[in-house]
Order: sequence, then C-alpha cells, then structure tokens
Amino acid sequence: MRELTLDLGERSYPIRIAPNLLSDNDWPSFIKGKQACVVTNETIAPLYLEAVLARLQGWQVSVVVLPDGESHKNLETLNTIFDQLLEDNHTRKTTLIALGGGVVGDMTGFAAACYQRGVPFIQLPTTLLSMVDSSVGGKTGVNHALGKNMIGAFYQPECVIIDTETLTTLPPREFSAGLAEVLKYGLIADVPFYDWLEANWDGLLARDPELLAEAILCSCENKARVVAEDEREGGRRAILNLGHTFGHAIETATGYGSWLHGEAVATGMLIAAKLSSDLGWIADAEVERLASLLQRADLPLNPPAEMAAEQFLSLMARDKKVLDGRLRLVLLKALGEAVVTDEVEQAKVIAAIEAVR
Ligand SMILES: NC(=O)c1ccc[n+]([C@@H]2O[C@H](COP(=O)([O-])OP(=O)(O)OC[C@H]3O[C@@H](n4cnc5c(N)ncnc54)[C@H](O)[C@@H]3O)[C@@H](O)[C@H]2O)c1
Ligand SMILES: O=C(O)C(=O)C[C@@H](O)[C@H](O)[C@H](O)COP(=O)(O)O
Ligand SMILES: [Zn+2]
Repeated sequence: MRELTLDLGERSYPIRIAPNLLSDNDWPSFIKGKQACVVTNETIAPLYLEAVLARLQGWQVSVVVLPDGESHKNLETLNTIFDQLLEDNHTRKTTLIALGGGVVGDMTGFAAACYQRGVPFIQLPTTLLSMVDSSVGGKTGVNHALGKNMIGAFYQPECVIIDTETLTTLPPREFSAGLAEVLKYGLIADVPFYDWLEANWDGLLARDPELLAEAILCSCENKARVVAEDEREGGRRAILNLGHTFGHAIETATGYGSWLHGEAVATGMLIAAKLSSDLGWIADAEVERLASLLQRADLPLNPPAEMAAEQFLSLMARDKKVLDGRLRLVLLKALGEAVVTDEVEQAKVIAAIEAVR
C-alpha cells in the first residue's frame, strides 16, 4: 500500500492507495460511532455499494443514490441528501461516505459541511480524476447555472481511501479526463513527474496498475504539498487552477453536460500554455509537447466551435480568482513553475483562444 498524509495540523488526514481497499476492513475505523450515510450514484451503486455496505454491517446506515452526471451537481440534488439524512434521523454523530467520482465527492463533502453545521465525511474516490484531485484538499460544492462550483465550502475529509481496482470499470473517456489533471501537476510544479508521465504515457493509457499507482501517489503528493501551504486559496493554491478559468467557461457555456471537467481543463491548459509561450515564458515546443500528450489520450484540443472569444471573456469575468474586477490567470512562467497574473492584455488572451481553435 502507498500512503501519504495531508498535513493540516489537527485536521491532517491519510490518503491510502492500493487495489481492493474497499473490501478491506480497515477504513471503517476512521468513522467514529456506528452511524453513516453512503452517498453514491446510479452508475456506481451496482458496482461498488455492496462491498462498502458489507464493511458496515450492524451499523445504522442510510444510502443516497444520486442521479449520475455533472448536470445534477446542484442545490436541488444536494437537498435530496439532506432529505434522507433527516428522514432517517441522522445526528451530528453520523459520518457521510462519498463513494464515487468528483461529482459525488464534491456534493457529499458540501452536504457534510452543512448538515447540522458540520458532520465528518470520508472520501472513497472511484474515478482517476477524483483519486488524483477532487478527493484531496477539501474543496466541496455545487454548480450554479451562472458559474461552476459557485456555491461551496472548504471542508476536509477524515481520510481518502483510493481503491485502484475500481479503475478497471471506468470508461475510457472518463479515464482520459483524469489524466488531464495528472498532467497539470507536472506542468505547474513538477518537471521530473512531467518527463516521467511522457516516458510512460503508453503504459498509463493501457492502465498498467503499477504505473497508475505511482501516478496517483505523485499527483496526491503534489496536491497535498500545495494545499498544506495554502488551504483556503489565499495565494499559492490558485496554481491548481491551471486551465480552469478557460475550462470552467467551457463547462458553464455548454450547460455542464457535453464536456467533461477534465476535457475542459485539457483544452484550458493548452490555451494557458499557448498564452505562456506567446509571452515568451515557455518554448513553443512545450505547447506542441502538451498538445501531443493530450491528443494521444484522445483529449480535446479545440474549444467548442460555437464559443466566441467574447463569450469566454464574459464567463471568465465571474471566475473566483477575479480581484478588483481584474481577471487573474494561472500561466506558466516556465515549465513546472506556475504563476498567477493579472497583467495579460485582453487582446493576448483572445489571440491564444483563437490560436488554439
Ligand atoms: N474538489 C476538487 O478539488 C475538485 C477537483 C477536480 C474536479 N472536481 C470536480 O469533480 C467533478 C468531476 O469528477 P469526475 O471526473 O470524477 O466525474 P464524475 O464524478 O461525473 O464521474 C465520471 C463518470 O464515471 C462514473 N464512474 C465513477 N466511477 C466509476 C467506476 N469506477 N467505474 C465506472 N464508472 C464510474 C460516474 O458515474 C460518472 O458517470 C467535477 O464536478 C469537478 O468540478 C473537484
Ligand atoms: O483543489 C483546487 O484548489 C483546485 O483548483 C483543483 C481543481 O482541479 C478543481 O477543479 C477545483 O474544483 C476548482 O476549484 P474552483 O475554486 O476553481 O471552483
Ligand atoms: Zn479540476
């Protein structure tokens, strides 16, 4: 088993990575008391709910099965979790268990932050993206029609249990979406990891278990390092948003459905890389290198044809990083060195969007 700790003082927690951890009797020990509510969705429940419930026999356990998809990551769906918790008389001693991808994880975490002003929760991520990113770091929340993740809270889990065996059932498009966030860590902070990813890209695409476990560990280590430094995004944590200002605009414009989060981030990172090379910060060859890795994973390189640059700009004006009315973008000062800047001319931003198109 691989293990690391996200170091946040008294709110520190372990992140465990190994095959078949869901069937392990160890993870329920992170739950204080014998009351729990498992939140999952209609796709994941038939695959993994039984294994989880088998570990909780004799407990007071409720189950909430959410509809599947990013389009359901909203307040209306969130309320169904509260309905169930109240109907089943759950108290402040109840622990919520997020069994699923980032959508289930973000909503369960936010429900835990709100229910009776806060109950514990644990993360059992089942997508690559949720293993390497969303289950770690305590960003929880839901979307609003006018913007992505606009309603939420910073709220940390008790532990993150990554059962790598669950990746065997993940559809290829979802797997690739996760790889986009994996590449992000190399781009923003870890050139040796980026080189390693490029060297092992075929093996990763073939889902070699050892390579995957290594990539998940390295991603979690990178994320944990940044979050431990700046839990509530006062500064450095914003680098984890590389590509997201453009990506969130795509997701919002397309109604949280046709583009997966990781796909939108892939295209967004390519725009950010192009802008960084236009500014003379990274070599043109690095933009090509990233495009090639994305393409080999079948990730989209071009923004939606119907999205004009002006639509990007108006949606990006609501980005959470906007300060004093000024757009702040995460760009690459060098490969492996992300910076947050508000000093890029609008014309250059438009040019990068058009160039990638
Ligand atoms: N909180 C954070 O820090 C953070 C970080 C990155 C992304 N996110 C959020 O995460 C979400 C995206 O997460 P995601 O990519 O996991 O998407 P997702 O949760 O929608 O899961 C992707 C799809 O895979 C299915 N699935 C999940 N596990 C499976 C498995 N093992 N086998 C078969 N099918 C499985 C799901 O039912 C879904 O259809 C977005 O809402 C994004 O905003 C949050
Ligand atoms: O953990 C973070 O911080 C991130 O930015 C990780 C991102 O991959 C993730 O998509 C996050 O949900 C985006 O956060 P937001 O604050 O821009 O909504
Ligand atoms: Zn993301």
